[in-house]
Amino acid sequence: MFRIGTFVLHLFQKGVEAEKRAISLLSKLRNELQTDKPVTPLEDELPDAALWNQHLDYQRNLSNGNGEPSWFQSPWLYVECYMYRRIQAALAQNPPIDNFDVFNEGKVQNFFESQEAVIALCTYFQELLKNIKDLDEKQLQEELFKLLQVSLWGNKCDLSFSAGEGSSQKSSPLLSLENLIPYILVNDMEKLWSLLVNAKKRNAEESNVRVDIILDNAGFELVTDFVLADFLLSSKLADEVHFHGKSIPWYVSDTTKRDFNWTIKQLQSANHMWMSRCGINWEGNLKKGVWVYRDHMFWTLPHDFSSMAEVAPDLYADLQKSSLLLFKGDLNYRKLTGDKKWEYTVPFHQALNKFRPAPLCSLRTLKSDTQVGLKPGQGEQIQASEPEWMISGKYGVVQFAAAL
Ligand SMILES: O=P(O)(O)OC[C@@]1(O)O[C@H](CO)[C@@H](O)[C@@H]1O
Ligand SMILES: [Mn+2]
Repeated sequence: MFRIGTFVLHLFQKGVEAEKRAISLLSKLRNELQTDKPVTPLEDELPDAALWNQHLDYQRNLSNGNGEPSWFQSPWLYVECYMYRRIQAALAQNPPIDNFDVFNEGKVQNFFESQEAVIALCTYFQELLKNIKDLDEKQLQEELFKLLQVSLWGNKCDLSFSAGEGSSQKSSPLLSLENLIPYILVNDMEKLWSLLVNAKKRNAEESNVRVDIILDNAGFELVTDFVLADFLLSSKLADEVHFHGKSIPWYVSDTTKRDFNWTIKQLQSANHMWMSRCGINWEGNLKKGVWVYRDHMFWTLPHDFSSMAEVAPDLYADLQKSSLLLFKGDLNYRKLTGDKKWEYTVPFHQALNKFRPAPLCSLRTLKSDTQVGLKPGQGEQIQASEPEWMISGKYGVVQFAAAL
């Protein structure tokens, strides 16, 4: 008894010490950020540290003698990613809290606050599954378009954007789709449909049609991605879905492996028939290997995707095996386009800067000031009446680019 007591006390003390160390590293970080200090090399032993430090050298060369890269001077994408990586460093160096996800609470809350919308979506989907075999092509196309839009608007529910406030989905996502159509600035859903139908015909007997979803946020958005992925399999438009998540907590609400598994478990054990049916099916998909979860450190590096072939050739080669890559969310869009201030009318493929391992499509609500592929005058016209259009999350794109 005495021994157990001493052991518990020892563990508790270790935990308190680790917490203190983490808090002190985090306040150091806050101070550096607030006072525009130079970006410093990472000193931890995490596997990506060397790549980050190489990238710091690259940023130094970019600044071309105009001082050290620093919080207010360097590109936003770079320092923002660096901040999340430093948060990770503060925890990862401090067992027993090295696996602690500082954003977990917010993600869990978002999921529970979206309960009603999750129920509405799972119920709709299970009803759809009952007669999916009898749907003709036109009807299948309509359902695909609906679920693509649900997944697109699911991207409004992101915690880094709303500073953790009010980012859940309260009502049925299906009811408002019609009214939201005018807010889809680029709508390439028809192209996705023809790609999938043709891939299916081509691959009827031989190889697999694989769709990859490069995930964004946990919570309601993740459930919309699961439903879309299930539809792709159940409609036989695809044979396999590969999900790509983040290997460390990222941009507050991004999906990690733990969020991914937790969400499926929550659905499974929910006290609602259709929610739990979804959870059970999805767990089954993972067991059968028709759903695959992957993470790769590249997704949490500051690099834009045009450098993937060089920085993470293994990931690039893996994505080349896919028939279609669906990139969810705003941060992925920024990385697809290099986060540059492009003219609105620049073609998407140009902004991708040769990043096209496979046909790809971005499903993104606009929360940052990068947008390409618009019609002449389209951006300017919205700008005139809604100065916040690029950062409000009110507009979205379903933007497609064929493979090279
Ligand atoms: O990728 P997501 O979840 O759609 O959005 C991430 C985001 O909220 O984070 C950044 C602000 O910190 C912006 O790029 C973007 O608006
Ligand atoms: Mn996100």
